[in-house]
Amino acid sequence: MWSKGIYFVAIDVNKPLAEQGPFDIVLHKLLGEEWRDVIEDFRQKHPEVIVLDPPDAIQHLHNRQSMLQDVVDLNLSDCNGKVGIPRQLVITKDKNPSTIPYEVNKAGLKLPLVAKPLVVDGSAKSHELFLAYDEFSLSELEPPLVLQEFVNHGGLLFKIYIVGDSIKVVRRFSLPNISKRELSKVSGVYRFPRVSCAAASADDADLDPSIAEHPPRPLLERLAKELRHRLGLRLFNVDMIREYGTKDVFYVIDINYFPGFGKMPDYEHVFTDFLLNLKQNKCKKKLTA
Ligand SMILES: O=P(O)(O)O[C@@H]1[C@@H](OP(=O)(O)O)[C@H](OP(=O)(O)O)[C@H](O)[C@H](OP(=O)(O)O)[C@H]1OP(=O)(O)O
Ligand SMILES: Nc1ncnc2c1ncn2[C@@H]1O[C@H](COP(=O)(O)OP(=O)(O)O)[C@@H](O)[C@H]1O
Ligand SMILES: [Mg+2]
Ligand SMILES: [Mg+2]
Repeated sequence: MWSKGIYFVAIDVNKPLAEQGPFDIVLHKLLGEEWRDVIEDFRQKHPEVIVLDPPDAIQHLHNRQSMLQDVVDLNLSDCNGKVGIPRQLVITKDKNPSTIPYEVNKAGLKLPLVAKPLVVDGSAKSHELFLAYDEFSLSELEPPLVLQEFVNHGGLLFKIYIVGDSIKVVRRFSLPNISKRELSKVSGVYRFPRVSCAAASADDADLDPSIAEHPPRPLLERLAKELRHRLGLRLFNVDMIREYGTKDVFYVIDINYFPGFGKMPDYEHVFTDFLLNLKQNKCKKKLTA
């Protein structure tokens, strides 16, 4: 990155942040109270440094209920499509797992369901998901959980990468549709691995255009703008699916803070331009202040 005048320095978490650098921008993805305090303290004492992003805003994405709340609150009209979230139910830690079938029925959730650990903490376990074909088998799972209706989407997922103002979409293979026939024949809960990580990019495959067509650009731009603003974050990605058989009904199922941007096309340019712009804007603000 020398050619663009950017020099990346790895932070040593065992040394005070203020003694390292000086930094123009601090990028971070560590979790935990201790690190949060370090970053907050540094932000307050060094307003001249751009810290990406605020720990509290990042924390919001570490819970699968709160991460999707801002999507629920959005009202995207006139954007060539609709964006919502699948119907879901949170099963808290204090709930006895044997009451889950009752809770599912009471909430009127339709099978099959995806069961996801409520908390996302970067561990493999927090990405351990289950597909439930009947509500009784859900009693085998360990709360806290989010139970989400499985939405047929033709086995294809859109990863929408947001880096500041830039938006890039990548297609990935996902879970195949579940037919009514399959649902009536199968029961039980099935663990599935970290699909999005294992799945190859679907961009080069020969795909059905009605499934693979990218979400409309105006919709993505509004979604990205609103989420950037509401979440208060500049580096994240959104997993979005198109409801099978529709042209423009989309669901956001996951939002990840600072994901592996290496899988985003042209990431080197996008990322370096983003950093340079941040720095330039900060300098401009300083001059006009
Ligand atoms: O490891 P990668 O490059 O696949 O990136 C992970 C992301 O995968 P993706 O590229 O979006 O499919 C991954 O996204 P998913 O939750 O799998 O959709 C997470 O962002 C993950 O971070 P964490 O474990 O939640 O802290 C990301 O992990 P780290 O980048 O933190 O290792
Ligand atoms: N409601 C859903 N309907 C259909 N498929 C889903 C749903 N939720 C998750 N999936 C599938 O499971 C994968 C992992 O779920 P996700 O919520 O993205 O968790 P993670 O944070 O572990 O990536 C998704 O990429 C998608 O393939
Ligand atoms: Mg995901
Ligand atoms: Mg995720």
